[in-house]
Amino acid sequence: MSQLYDLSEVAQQNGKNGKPCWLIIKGNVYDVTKFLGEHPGGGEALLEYGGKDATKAFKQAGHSSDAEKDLKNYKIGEINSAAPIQVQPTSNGSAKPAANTISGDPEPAKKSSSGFCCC
Ligand code: HEM
Repeated sequence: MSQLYDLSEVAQQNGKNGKPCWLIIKGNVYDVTKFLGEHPGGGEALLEYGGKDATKAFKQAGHSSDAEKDLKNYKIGEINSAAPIQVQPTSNGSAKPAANTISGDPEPAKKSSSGFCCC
């Protein structure tokens, strides 16, 4: 039901250059753009966490249960925790030739044990 956002998407809404100011608190995404001028703790405190996870800061500020309830007024969605971490499989391909070169090394050692080659 809830709109899902990627971390990178939220990071762009940092309240700078006329952009909206979004925050993440406990996995939820909040648009506090209209709250900047009303926040009792000041707009700066919110802007500092624009586009970022403000869960710890929100807790540390010792907000009341009223403030907790207030959160829902600004909620616009949740963080998409299922967002894939991009892993490129290309490194697998380069691993094989490297292993082959190492396995060809032991042969020269056998030749030196013959004793006839150098006189
Ligand atoms: C959507 C997010 C937030 C909401 C709805 C919110 C709401 C409130 C409310 C209602 C108060 C008044 C006191 C209270 O009832 O606890 C308050 C105070 C305060 N808030 Fe927030 N807040 C939010 C985010 C933050 C963040 C991210 C910080 C980070 C530093 C912060 C820092 C503070 C501080 C320092 C005060 C105390 C101000 C004072 O007593 O002088 N708040 N906030």
